[in-house]
Amino acid sequence: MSKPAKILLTGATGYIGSHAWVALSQAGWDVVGVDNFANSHPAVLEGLTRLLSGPLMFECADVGDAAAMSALFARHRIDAVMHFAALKSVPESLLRPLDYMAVNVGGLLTLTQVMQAHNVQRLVFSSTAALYGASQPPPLREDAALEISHPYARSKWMGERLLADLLAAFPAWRVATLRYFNPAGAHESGLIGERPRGPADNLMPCLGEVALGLRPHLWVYGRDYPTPDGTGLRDYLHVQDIADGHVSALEHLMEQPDSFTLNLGRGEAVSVLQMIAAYAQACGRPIPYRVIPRRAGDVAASWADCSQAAQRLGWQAQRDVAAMCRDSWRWLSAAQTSSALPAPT
Ligand SMILES: NC(=O)c1ccc[n+]([C@@H]2O[C@H](COP(=O)([O-])OP(=O)(O)OC[C@H]3O[C@@H](n4cnc5c(N)ncnc54)[C@H](O)[C@@H]3O)[C@@H](O)[C@H]2O)c1
Ligand SMILES: O=c1ccn([C@@H]2O[C@H](COP(=O)(O)OP(=O)(O)O[C@H]3O[C@H](CO)[C@H](O)[C@H](O)[C@H]3O)[C@@H](O)[C@H]2O)c(=O)[nH]1
Repeated sequence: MSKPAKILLTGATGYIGSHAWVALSQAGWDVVGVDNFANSHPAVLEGLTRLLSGPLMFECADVGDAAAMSALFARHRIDAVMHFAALKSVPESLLRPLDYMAVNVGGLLTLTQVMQAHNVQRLVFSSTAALYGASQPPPLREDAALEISHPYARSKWMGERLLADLLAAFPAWRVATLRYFNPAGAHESGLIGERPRGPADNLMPCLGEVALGLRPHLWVYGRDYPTPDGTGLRDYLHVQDIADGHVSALEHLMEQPDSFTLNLGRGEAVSVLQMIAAYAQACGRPIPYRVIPRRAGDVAASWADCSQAAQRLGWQAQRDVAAMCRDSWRWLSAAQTSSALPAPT
């Protein structure tokens, strides 16, 4: 396969984008990263430089800034785009719905308009398993009915619809939409990982903060679900596996006249109590927890049917929950002692 000169990676210093940058580079692609640091830190570039041992092509810009994006496309010969830049917090989206629409839908609209103007028609888009509701039993296939219950999910659903309309009008475009289940872990090197600007609300970063002594205990949101131990079941997926899935999707798009929507997950249901035990094992410390009532909007169980990604892309997750906890802990304990990054909230 003749590889394209350059991939534009938006949200490149974010949690998943930074891991995709490494996976793309290691697979032989040239990467131009763009981010406005709305939810990441310039220090991520230091970790990436060490990992990739060379200068990075990076531009600080807002994906919704059409002039800046157009100038970027004019400066670089971009062949395809991986679009991670977005706002991603469900509770925050309830408080800032207009911002979520502006960044997640408006940013995608601007990006695709600029791509069209520069004749770039290959796109990998980050969607989410948060589009699937609670009414269907897992494992969830891509054709499961969607239940949009908050502005974050709505913004991703609108992104998917925008891309479907674009594909209908311009059949030369090729779009891979990837719906991830629960990203977890960090790069095995310990040099990059998750470090958002706001307070952590997902399970694994909260576990890490308890292990670091930054929280006295983990709040377990409900132990009365109809699940084996009463806590919520999720499909946790190592962030490096997600990154590898993106590389596979991109390679497929460049080779085949194909557009698709695929789940990225492991297909394994893991409970909150099982995650607590796995994290305690990884960090060698007890993880105290207290059970409180269910968190509004949580479903009892969500895990993927991953057979389509395996068939279409030949992709399958390689890393288990123990590896996710080990790598999360390696990253957090190293970052905690490093002055390069601000302390977690
Ligand atoms: N982490 C998850 O749980 C999860 C699950 C499913 C889907 N996703 C999706 O995956 C993508 C990446 O998520 P993540 O976990 O890496 O999030 P993240 O917040 O760590 O990364 C997103 C990056 O985009 C940047 N960004 C935000 N607005 C921007 C703008 N207007 N212009 C330029 N850059 C901007 C942020 O600074 C950040 O670095 C997002 O689209 C998210 O919705 C995430
Ligand atoms: O402090 C915590 C945090 C989480 N949980 C529980 O841990 C499980 C996982 O919760 P997360 O917040 O880590 O993840 P969610 O499944 O709620 O949602 C995440 O994964 C979804 C994909 O399925 C979407 O992408 C969404 O945006 C993203 O936050 C849930 O049962 C939740 O109740 C706790 O008990 N205590």
